Amino acid sequence: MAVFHNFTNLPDDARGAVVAIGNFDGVHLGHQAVIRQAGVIAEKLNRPLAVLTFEPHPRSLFKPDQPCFRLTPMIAKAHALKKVGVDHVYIQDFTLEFAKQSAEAFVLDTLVRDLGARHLVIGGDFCFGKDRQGNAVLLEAMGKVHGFGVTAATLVEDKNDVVLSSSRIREYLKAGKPADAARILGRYWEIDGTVMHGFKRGRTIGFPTANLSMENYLVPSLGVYAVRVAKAGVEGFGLTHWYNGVANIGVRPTLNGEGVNLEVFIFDFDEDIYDMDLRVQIVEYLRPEKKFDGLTALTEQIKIDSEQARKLLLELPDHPIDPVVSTTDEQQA
Ligand SMILES: Cc1cc2nc3c(=O)[nH]c(=O)nc-3n(C[C@H](O)[C@H](O)[C@H](O)COP(=O)(O)O)c2cc1C
Ligand SMILES: Nc1ncnc2c1ncn2[C@@H]1O[C@H](COP(=O)(O)OP(=O)(O)O)[C@@H](O)[C@H]1O
Repeated sequence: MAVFHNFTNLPDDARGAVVAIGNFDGVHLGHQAVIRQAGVIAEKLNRPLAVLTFEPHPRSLFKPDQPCFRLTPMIAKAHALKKVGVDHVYIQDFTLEFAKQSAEAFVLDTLVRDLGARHLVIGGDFCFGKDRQGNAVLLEAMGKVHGFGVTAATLVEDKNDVVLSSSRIREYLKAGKPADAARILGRYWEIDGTVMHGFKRGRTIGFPTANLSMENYLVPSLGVYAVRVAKAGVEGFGLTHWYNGVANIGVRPTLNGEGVNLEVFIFDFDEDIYDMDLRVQIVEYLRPEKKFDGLTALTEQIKIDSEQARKLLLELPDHPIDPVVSTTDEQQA
């Protein structure tokens, strides 16, 4: 899969794709359905399958003061898109200048001139351009003139007719319901990060914890989670061994910590993993973060947390996620 940040001079084989357009934060089952639909068209037309996405996320440009809400920072999003079979990812730098372009200018300059898009696929409610004037109707009219096709994909709903959305996943994670979030994502929510040095107190209480920054992620309900952990290898995270563990996501009030970190104790594991890249899957929520009366009380509680997480993870079935929609339910293009 190739990633393009600048597409004014794209090589010929990266042009003329079937392009799914959207923010796709989380690459959840609804996004995957839209992209798969684009994939079916790409196959029919014998063209590459591409995704056009915007960075930073438009919401963070328009509301810079709000806390991070991302489910997948760009690299994690690219990993997930690759898994869905995307050939090219076009990342449009989302600046104020770009945002104030008219919808027509975006179609002409970016989609037609730069990408030479053959066919566009958008979620049915997708709007774009200054004052959100661009939509499927405008694209269809312009496509007739400029020679591209347009498909407005139907939004995927769960069994209760509720549309799958990144916001719903965020709400579940903020409410301490990672299993419900996973059922919309189609996988556990994952935090990727590089192991940082902390204050080296974990090892003194028998629970060394690998510390990851949460700065590029939505902050979920602060507390303790049963997790699975993989080390990045040459194949990315694809073929690595998954370890079970227990993690605290929080500010460590007992030790007057600052800033939200994820700190994971990996079971039956004793390696120096500083500076390594880890992926942590958030499996289940165990309890809220608390301020304890000192390290002894904290240590006693971590023992209990560890036992609870071990038991829960050992009992986890092989295919623990029962997705809210079946991936074969998708409508055909
Ligand atoms: C399972 C688990 C649960 C934890 N729960 C809390 C907690 O509720 N409150 C708290 O202040 N620290 C808690 N911690 C401690 C911190 O997350 C961190 O591990 C500790 O401050 C060690 O810091 P260090 O990495 O800087 O040495 C927990 C740690 C683990 C592994
Ligand atoms: N079972 C384990 N789980 C997590 N980290 C471990 C484990 N065993 C060894 N380590 C190592 O110990 C480090 C954490 O020790 P800790 O005393 O908590 O220091 P720090 O405050 O720097 O995180 C990890 O970054 C990792 O390199």
